[in-house]
Amino acid sequence: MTYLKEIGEYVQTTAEVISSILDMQVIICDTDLELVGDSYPDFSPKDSRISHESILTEVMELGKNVVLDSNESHQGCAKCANREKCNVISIVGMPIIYEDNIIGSIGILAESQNSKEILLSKKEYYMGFISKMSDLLISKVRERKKNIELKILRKRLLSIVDSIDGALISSDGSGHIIHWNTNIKDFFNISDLKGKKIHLYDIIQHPSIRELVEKGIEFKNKEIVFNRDGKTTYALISGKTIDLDDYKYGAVIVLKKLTDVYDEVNDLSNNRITTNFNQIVGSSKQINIIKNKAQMVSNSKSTVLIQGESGTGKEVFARAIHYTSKLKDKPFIAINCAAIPDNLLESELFGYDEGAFSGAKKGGKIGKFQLAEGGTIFLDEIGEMPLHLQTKLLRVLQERYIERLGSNTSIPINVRVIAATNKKLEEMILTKEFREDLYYRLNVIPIRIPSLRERKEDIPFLLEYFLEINNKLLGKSIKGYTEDAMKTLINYDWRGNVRELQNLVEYVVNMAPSDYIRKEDIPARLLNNFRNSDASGNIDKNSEDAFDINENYKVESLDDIIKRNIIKALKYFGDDLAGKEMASKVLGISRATLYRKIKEYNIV
Ligand SMILES: Nc1ncnc2c1ncn2[C@@H]1O[C@H](COP(=O)(O)OP(=O)(O)OP(=O)(O)O)[C@@H](O)[C@H]1O
Repeated sequence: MTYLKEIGEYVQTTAEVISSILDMQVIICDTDLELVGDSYPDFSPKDSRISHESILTEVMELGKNVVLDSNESHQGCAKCANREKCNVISIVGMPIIYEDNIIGSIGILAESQNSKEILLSKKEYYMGFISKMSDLLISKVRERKKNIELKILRKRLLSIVDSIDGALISSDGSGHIIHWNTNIKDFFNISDLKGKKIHLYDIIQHPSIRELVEKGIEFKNKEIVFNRDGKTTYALISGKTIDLDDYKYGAVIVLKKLTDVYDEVNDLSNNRITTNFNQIVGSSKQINIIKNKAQMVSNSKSTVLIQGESGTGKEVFARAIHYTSKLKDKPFIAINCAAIPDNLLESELFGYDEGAFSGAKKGGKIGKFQLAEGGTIFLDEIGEMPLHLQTKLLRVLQERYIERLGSNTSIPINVRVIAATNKKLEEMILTKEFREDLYYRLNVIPIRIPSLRERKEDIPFLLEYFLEINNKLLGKSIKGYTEDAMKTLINYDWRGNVRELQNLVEYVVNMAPSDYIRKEDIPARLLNNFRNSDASGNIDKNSEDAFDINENYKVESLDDIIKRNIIKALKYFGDDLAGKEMASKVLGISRATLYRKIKEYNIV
């Protein structure tokens, strides 16, 4: 479609107007050589084309005015097939130029000697006049192009508006709703808005809306509650003004369901390490029994308490339970109760409102329970939870409501709880370190993961499994373990369980020089059974390389002894995460206590 054809009717009228003013015939053709406008009375644009040799074609080719003062002298006329029927004896032709492009040409035709004389004698005047008419055509083309651009822009905006995740409403400057996207059906009945003059205040009751409409104060992510058909929806709401040259033309409101926000956070965070039971390596009777049990309860909403030594795979089991359950597309949120200082744990779990305490973030913070909405919260190292929080957690589990710090609004929660600990909670109940009622509330489905020492037949499988992973990860192609190496590793006591084994394999794959991992590739501390214990756990007091727990102490203060031993353990195992983990094991204290002591004694 050429520019002139797009405004075809206007071109035809222009041709007729020029003709009636000048009292000459006028034709206007486009770059397809089609006549788009023609002042001849029986003009029909469908079957009219000008020839390639015509004057108006020449006008377009040259891009300048052409005057034909005699049809005798013109080559095109001589060749023209229409020559016999044509009465035109003189033409003044002008190109139509739009943004440096020739888009057509206008011709004034004289068919009698008299007209020819008038045309030629006044050709400057005629050209000036046609030039003005040509400008009109161009402005029409421009206008039409702008309209099309506006239409495309509008379409584009509508598609963007419809493709955003949240619900969007826009209003005019006085706050009356003029547009919305389909997502608003999550909050309002669309039929309530259609064809009616509705104000933002009528459907969103939040003080920020008034401030936005009346004062132009924008806001972001304020919490709001909607109640519709007996259902409560929690949402985040943001508002922006639409202004131009200091004048407010309206506002845009975006609403997002809190549950969608949580899902997004969950998707974006690294939490979606999906795990299934096939990824839990081991075929011992003990591991099979608990795998079956965990699989059976995965779809139940009941609380699970996973107990087992550190590194046995409690978190792996918790993930497998979640990701094989109906909740698998919902969040799995893990929180390590030992890794967060006591004073922050409550706000991490339940969130806080703006101004809840000094240092609280503007706008408050959502807690892990709310982030886990619809899914699973994994409370790792629950044995480290301070008593006052145990009381709060018990209430939350019983009432299924949370209250944020600094707020007295109850927020309902629908979250499955899986707790884990390497502590003997039953003993902690006796020493009053763990609430008995909370223990029973958590221990609805108990799962105890046996240590690696109790399922030695799993060790070869785990060794092979981690070898394969590390070969890939480190670009190695180690084929396996020599018999000697395998025997040593099976007989080792693996106090750090699967985690320790995993780290050991990574180490030996890095260091092994040959195709097979040999006994001599295994670190000396392991060969000497560095914990001075044999496979049955007996202490070897003569071991040279052993961690010294049998030293003859001079009289030292208790603090000094503790500090010295922590430094010694960290030196021995390293002060990275795995080292600290091992150090805490050997020292017989929890990781959290170790961290606390490191801080207390200023050990760097
Ligand atoms: N049966 C298993 N198969 C494969 N990998 C395992 C298995 N058990 C544990 N792991 C791996 O061992 C490491 C430790 O597991 P996990 O963190 O689940 O232990 P945990 O008992 O929760 O430890 P902690 O008490 O220290 O929190 C992880 O990298 C995990 O992937």
